Amino acid sequence: MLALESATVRFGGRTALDAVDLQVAEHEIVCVLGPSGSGKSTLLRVVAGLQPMDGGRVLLGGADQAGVPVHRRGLGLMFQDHQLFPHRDAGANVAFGLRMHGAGRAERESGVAELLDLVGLPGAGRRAVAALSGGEQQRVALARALAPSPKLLMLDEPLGQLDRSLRERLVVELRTLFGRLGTTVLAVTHDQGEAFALADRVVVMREGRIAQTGTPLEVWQRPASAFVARFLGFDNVVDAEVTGTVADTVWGKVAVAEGEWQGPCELLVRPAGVRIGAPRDGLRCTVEARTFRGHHVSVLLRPERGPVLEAACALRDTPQEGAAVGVTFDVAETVVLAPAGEPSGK
Ligand SMILES: Nc1ncnc2c1ncn2[C@@H]1O[C@H](COP(=O)(O)OP(=O)(O)OP(=O)(O)O)[C@@H](O)[C@H]1O
Repeated sequence: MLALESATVRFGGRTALDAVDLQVAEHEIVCVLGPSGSGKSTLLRVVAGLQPMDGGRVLLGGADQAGVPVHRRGLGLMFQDHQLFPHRDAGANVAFGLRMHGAGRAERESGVAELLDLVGLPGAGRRAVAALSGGEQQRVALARALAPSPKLLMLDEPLGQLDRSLRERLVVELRTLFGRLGTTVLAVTHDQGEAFALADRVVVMREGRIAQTGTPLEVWQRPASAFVARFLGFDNVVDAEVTGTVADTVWGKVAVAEGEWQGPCELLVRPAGVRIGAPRDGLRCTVEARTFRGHHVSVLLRPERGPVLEAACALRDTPQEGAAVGVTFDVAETVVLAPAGEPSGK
């Protein structure tokens, strides 16, 4: 459906997109994630035709889009800088999306009602945009973007302004809706929870390049680098030297799975794999802090040597602050992070 080939954009001396290759298949939902300034919005703008490229190609359905203006690309856009018309009602905003598609008046009226139903706002056509809640406005914006039955729907921080509980609910609704309609989606977000809940595939960007791409589960289970691991919020990363199934680290020897990358690298131990036991068992640590996280308690441990460690504990197993404990590591939760540019062992 969509292919970017070596897409490159420079702003002065800065390379915002550095020869990016990306494909989105029909009916696929792809979420682009990354820290601020990593090039996410630039990528979306290039596909939309809002940002000229310094090199590379954008193909939609196999057709090169060079010289094709934004309104002729058959895209649905829900961008932060394409907000709703505040002085028109919800229906008129959605009708705008249909008019862009060349629909006649009668077709527009039935289309508006249908689209508002679809996004969970039945009968809201006459409501003033200014009188709608943030979540309702997002739904109207979505209905407007879906109105022309776009080949590809592009979303920029679709739920960015909303509070967490509403976002969590809407993201599930969106995924269901896109699945039902068979919509192909390219979305950009800096919220990994949102991306992981919405996407069939996530693309993690770093400084204008793709750092990793895979299903949410693949990326979560096997971050490709320390950058991706840290971006996902995993901070238990340490230098290591792997020989066979043992990683030598400042925390001691840590078991790793067979077939991992060998030699100097970094090692991630997910908090769920940090086992807390009696002080004489394993690496000696002191409990520095405990944070209640709902389903578990996050325990911050200061080891006798090396960087701090986070452990995820069940409520009833949580040690007291200041307690001396011993730590061992669960091989199922360790991930060898091969050096940049090297394929990981697995
Ligand atoms: N119009 C512009 N002129 C100059 N530099 C720009 C312009 N647009 C983006 N940049 C630069 O290009 C880089 C990538 O920007 P981009 O907006 O694509 O990042 P982003 O990942 O979307 O960030 P954010 O999450 O903060 O929106 C940044 O270094 C940014 O400063």
